[in-house]
Amino acid sequence: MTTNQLISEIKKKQSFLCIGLDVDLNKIPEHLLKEEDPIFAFNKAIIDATHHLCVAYKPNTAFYEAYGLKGWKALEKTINYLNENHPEIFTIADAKRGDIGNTSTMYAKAFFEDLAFDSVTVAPYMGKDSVEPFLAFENKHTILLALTSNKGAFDFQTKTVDNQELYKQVLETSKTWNNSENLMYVVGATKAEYLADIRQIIPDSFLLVPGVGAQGGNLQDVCKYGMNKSIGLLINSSRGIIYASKEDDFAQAAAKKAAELQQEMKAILD
Ligand SMILES: O=C(O)c1cc(=O)[nH]c(=O)n1[C@@H]1O[C@H](COP(=O)(O)O)[C@@H](O)[C@H]1O
Repeated sequence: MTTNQLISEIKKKQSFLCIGLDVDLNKIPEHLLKEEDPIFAFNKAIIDATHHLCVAYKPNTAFYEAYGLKGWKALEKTINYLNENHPEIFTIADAKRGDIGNTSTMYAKAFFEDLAFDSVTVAPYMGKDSVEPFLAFENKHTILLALTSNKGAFDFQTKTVDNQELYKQVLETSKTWNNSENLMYVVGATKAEYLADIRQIIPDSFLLVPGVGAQGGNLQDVCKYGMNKSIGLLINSSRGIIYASKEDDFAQAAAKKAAELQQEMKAILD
């Protein structure tokens, strides 16, 4: 999917919501555990109830890898279901990969070719040659961790190296890489006050912003400092939406939570 297609979908739906499909079998309604594939059954119900309210879905691969082969099959069924039924929706494999070049190429093939996701999250720690293999894929997007939502972000990312915070160096340097137009960046919603500085360095890039909902990030602040002329934001909520209820009405409850965020977004876009 191109960035322009994503922007037009945002405008059409009046939403820049990304729903995180972080499926934990301990948290899903008990009746689904009798299904042949409880993870996919849960995702399908959530997608069917929420697809008109969001522009992206983000399965975090950890929640699938944790269940071995069954989990990976559920991930494959989920991305196939999305691509077949909702090709206009942007898909993010939240896998936080990155390795020496030839290994990164295989990660990129796994998520862009085998599983046909539109994007994958990548860690910048190993530098240019670990990220460029992902950037080489046309119309696919590499979402680089810049300033993450967790406390540990302050361990390295905000430390000053050569008179500049490390996360700013990640932003500046990555702009010079081959095919950098395929880059997006992760900035945690819990770090909204940093977004004004971030926008000075990357005014046009899309940002994936997790941390609204369960982690306490604030949507209004994120938009105030982070929105650009093409909106430029994908705001993710996972637990706050998908686990709104553990009862039979779980999908409707998720849709209600998603609709609340979408309405807030619509008001901001108006
Ligand atoms: O890359 C991410 O998506 C990510 C980066 C970050 O800085 N913080 C963060 O929470 N995430 C992911 O975003 C999702 C947040 O989930 P909730 O806190 O349940 O909304 C999880 O899948 C996290 O792994």
